[in-house]
Parts: sequence; C-alpha cells; structure tokens
Amino acid sequence: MTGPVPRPAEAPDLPAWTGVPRRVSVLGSTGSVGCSTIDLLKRMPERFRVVALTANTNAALLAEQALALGAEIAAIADPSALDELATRLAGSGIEAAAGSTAVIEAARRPTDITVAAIVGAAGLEPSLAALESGATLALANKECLVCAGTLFMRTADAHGSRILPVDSEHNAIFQALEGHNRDQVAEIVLTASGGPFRTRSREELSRVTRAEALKHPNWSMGAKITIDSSTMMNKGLELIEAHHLFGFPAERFSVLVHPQSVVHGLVRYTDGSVLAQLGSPDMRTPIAHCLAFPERMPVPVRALDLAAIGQLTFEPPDRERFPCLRLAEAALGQGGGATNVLNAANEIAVSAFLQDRISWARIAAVVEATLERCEVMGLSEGPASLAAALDLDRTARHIAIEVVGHSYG
Ligand SMILES: NC(=O)C1=CN([C@@H]2O[C@H](COP(=O)(O)OP(=O)(O)OC[C@H]3O[C@@H](n4cnc5c(N)ncnc54)[C@H](OP(=O)(O)O)[C@@H]3O)[C@@H](O)[C@H]2O)C=CC1
Ligand SMILES: CC(=O)[C@@H](O)[C@H](O)COP(=O)(O)O
Ligand SMILES: [Mn+2]
Repeated sequence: MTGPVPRPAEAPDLPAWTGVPRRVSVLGSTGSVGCSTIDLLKRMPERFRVVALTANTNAALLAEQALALGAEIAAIADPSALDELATRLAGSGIEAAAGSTAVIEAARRPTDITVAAIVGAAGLEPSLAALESGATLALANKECLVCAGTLFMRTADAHGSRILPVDSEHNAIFQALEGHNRDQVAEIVLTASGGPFRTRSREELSRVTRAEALKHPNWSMGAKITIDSSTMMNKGLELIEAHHLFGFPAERFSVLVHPQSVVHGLVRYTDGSVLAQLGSPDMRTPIAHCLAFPERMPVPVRALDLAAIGQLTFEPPDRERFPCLRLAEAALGQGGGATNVLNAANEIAVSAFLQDRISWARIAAVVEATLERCEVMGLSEGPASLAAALDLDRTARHIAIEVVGHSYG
C-alpha cells in the first residue's frame, strides 16, 4: 500500500459566479454523463460559454451539441468521422478537428472548468491535458485514477488545478468532508446499489445474459459502467478512485450495499457523527454541484421524496458472488502498477462480454488471470510517467486479450 497521497491543498476554489459566464469544455459530450452535462448547459446559456466538445465516433450528435451551444471547437477521435463533422458544422464558425491528438489539444484549451466524461483509460491523456492547462477538472472518468492515480494527482498539484468529483459517491463524500478536519475522519463509506444481480445465487450468476446485465436497477448510464456495476467492479474502481481523490489510506474506506441508491456516500467522524449526502439517482445533481461550485444551481431533477420511498435498506457486500470487488481491493492494497493492470484487464473483459465472446462470470476470471500473469513483471512500482502508464496499460491489454482467447463460456 502506498501511503496517503498529498492533497492539492493550495489549489484555488473557482471564483463564485458573478454574472460572467464560465468557460466550460466537455470531454465525452456524447455519452451518458456528457449528455446530462449538455442538458444543464443548454438550460443556462447565460451562465456558461462552451469552449470544446469531444466525442469518439458520434459526429452527428457532437455537431448538434456544438451548434446548439455555440462551441469554439468540436473534436472527434475517429479520423474517418472528420468529413461528416466538418460538413455538419460548415458555415457555423465552429472548428472541426479529428484524431486522438486533436481531442487532447482541444482538452488543453483554457477553460474555467472541464468535465472529463470519456469512458475508460482513453480519457487519461485528454484529462491530463486539461489539468496541465490549469482548468478545474470535474472528473467522471474514474479509470484515469485507477490507471495512473498518483501521476494524475501530482499533475493536478503541479499545475494548481482543482479536481471536483462528479462520480455520485465521491461527490457525496466531497460534500460530507467539506469544511471538516481531515484528522477527525474515522471512516468513509461508499454505497453500492448491488446491481441487477444483487440477489442472484452463484448458480444463477453462471447464466445471466448481456441484456440483464445492461439493466441497472436505478441509474441510466453507458454500457461499460453498467456492466461494471453488475459485477461490482464499479465499486472496486471507486475505492481506488476515492483513495487517490481524498488521500486517505485504503483501510479508511468501506463499501455498503444500499439497493435504493438514495444515500450516495457517508463520512463517519471520530465523535461518532455520520454525515451523508442524499439525492434522487440522477447524475445532473453531482454534475451541477461541480459546474456551479462553490455556489449551487437549480436542476430539473425530481425532488427526493423519502416518504414515498418509505425504506432505505443496507447490507454488506458479498465478495464470493462478486469477486471483482475483492480483486480491486487486493490491487488497491498491493498498490504500484496493480490497479493499472486491473483496469486494463477489466476493460478488455467487459468489451469481450458485450461482444458475447465470454460469459458474465468469466469477466472476473479474465481480470484475475491477467493480474496473475502480470505479477512476473513486478508491479510494486506505480507508473511514474504517462509513457510508463500507457505502456503498462498496453501490455496488460495484450495479456488480457490472450486470456480471453483461451476462455470458454
Ligand atoms: N454514466 C454515469 O452515470 C456515470 C459515469 N461515470 C464515469 O464517467 C465516464 C463516462 O461514462 P458514461 O458517460 O456512462 O460513458 P458513455 O459510454 O455513455 O460515453 C463515453 C463518452 O466517451 C467518448 N469516448 C469513448 N471512447 C473514446 C475514445 N477512445 N476517445 C475519445 N472519446 C471517447 C464517447 O464518444 P462516442 O459517443 O462518440 O462513442 C462518449 O462521448 C466513465 O468513466 C464512467 O465510469 C461515473 C459516474 C456515473
Ligand atoms: C451514478 C454513479 O455514480 C454510478 O457509479 C453508480 O453508483 C453505479 O451504481 P453501483 O452502485 O451499482 O455501482
Ligand atoms: Mn459511482
């Protein structure tokens, strides 16, 4: 275990909104978090000015968003999508750019706040570029921190950039920690819905389908995180994310299953007080918290009606039926490059599951086998540079692809 990560204590708060629009970029604007962000920006045009929007392949939606918000630039990672993007933006004065370097350069444009909502380790370089520009980063892309957390937090520190957590649990914990003494924090609890398979037996879990796994009980999200929730790898990734974001040792965090997804995170203090943040399960609340920080802004989210919900329930996680949680906890405990390998192997396994190449139960097996094979590389040192992080990520993916190739069922 590496010790606590130093906090970016000197990073300045965003100035309060004083009537001057904030410059905002959205990386991954066409995804689930991206579209929720765009929805909020469209409702408050006087409050935000859009700099850059980025996507992977969806040129039609990217152009529509850029036109609706009058963005400066729209950048798409897939070079073959440039013609369509440029045609749709012709005559608007909005720049069109393509290729992964164009996405990174768009992310580097100065803003007041940049929302990092690309999925997977593909978000690492654009998010680092945003941090290097000095922007406040509203971070949804948890895989950045799992892949290269120490490097990521150091980059934020070095450039005086603040990171505001968008991920609902981390946003809740951030709110419950704000204004309190870090030395008096006894425990930080991440809640987990338990996913669509929370009550399934081991035997039933061997037969679950892709369609079932894609049906999250409470949240509407992109495919990758929805599968991660079904295996509880999402909670494992979130433990690693929380360790880096908040700088507490791994032992200070715990996971509590809460099927209603109303209590998003809790902080217990040394005097026994437990502070929590509650809200309807709608990502527009944590996104708005980041966009308006340190103010609050109104959102079109259904008000929480606890009387209608009636009961909030809690139970411990089951690491036997959901081994991905155990694997992520072990990788966090090991530190160094283990979480990078965990993330890469999980991305490959989830993608193979979504392509019907492996069963749901094999996702954990592929991650475990990849971690075992990578042990020989000695993972005790975490990647010290971006090149080292990308290199380890590439190697682990190759190994995971081989493991998938040897998987049956
Ligand atoms: N969805 C949610 O409610 C929550 C999500 N998160 C985290 O936020 C992140 C985004 O999740 P979500 O919105 O669900 O994901 P989606 O799959 O819905 O969206 C992903 C976005 O990233 C873009 N993208 C994908 N691959 C690349 C690439 N190689 N280069 C550049 N852009 C790329 C996509 O573009 P295109 O549309 O063109 O494919 C899309 O804009 C994830 O890390 C997730 O864990 C955290 C908490 C909640
Ligand atoms: C909305 C959000 O933050 C997701 O990470 C969500 O929490 C996933 O639900 P699980 O608790 O099922 O992983
Ligand atoms: Mn979350």
